[in-house]
Amino acid sequence: NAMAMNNKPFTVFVEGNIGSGKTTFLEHFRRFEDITLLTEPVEEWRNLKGWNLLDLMYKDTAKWAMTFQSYVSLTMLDMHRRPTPTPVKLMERSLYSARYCFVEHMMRSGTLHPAEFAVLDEWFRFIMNQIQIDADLIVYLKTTPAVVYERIKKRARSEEQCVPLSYIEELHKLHEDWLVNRSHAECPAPVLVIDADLDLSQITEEYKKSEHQILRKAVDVVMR
Ligand SMILES: Cc1cc2cn([C@H]3C[C@H](O)[C@@H](CO)O3)c(=O)nc2[nH]1
Repeated sequence: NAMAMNNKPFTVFVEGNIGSGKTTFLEHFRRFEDITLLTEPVEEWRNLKGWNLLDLMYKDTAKWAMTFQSYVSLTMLDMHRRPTPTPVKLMERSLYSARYCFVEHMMRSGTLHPAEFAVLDEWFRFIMNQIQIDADLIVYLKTTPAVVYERIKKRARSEEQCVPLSYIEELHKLHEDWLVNRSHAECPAPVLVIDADLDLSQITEEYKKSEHQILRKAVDVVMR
């Protein structure tokens, strides 16, 4: 099949703020056997040899941001590099959102020391130069900070309960800069914006719209 020729799957990054419904969106595609789903390895961040790095990071961000973000980047790189047996690969977040949203925020807010930021940025640049990590499409689950803030409270993931609305607002602005204002030329993939403020009952229609776009584009790429 076409995969054998260029053995690079049609790669989609699913991006969005905390609580924007990325996992729910990915699960919507579980039924397609031609799509490999790679959800965010949060469980690895919650238990690395017994250490809950996510909890440590939220409890003392200045002390643990570097450790946490460098491990997140390692797990994301592992996902980017994972061989994909299907023509389409959907990934939850990416090394781009790691660098442009989370690491960027931690640098601007001073919870990452400039020297720590410089090291993380060198790793990011090295990886981008050495390894072709590109998306064919980015699906941006666009939300309003107040909406996802309520969802985070409802979801009640223990480590996130002390996340302030201001953090969510900052992350929102950084996602908008990257995916709407296109402030980073290094990641030129087209962006499909989904209104992810919609609640679960209405959002399936939105997902169906993206399903059509993803599968149609995927067919184009695979049949190329
Ligand atoms: C790429 C990337 C994902 C990611 C998630 N997180 C946090 C936000 C959520 O509380 C949790 C799961 O997404 O991890 C982070 O601090 N830094 C990150 N970087």
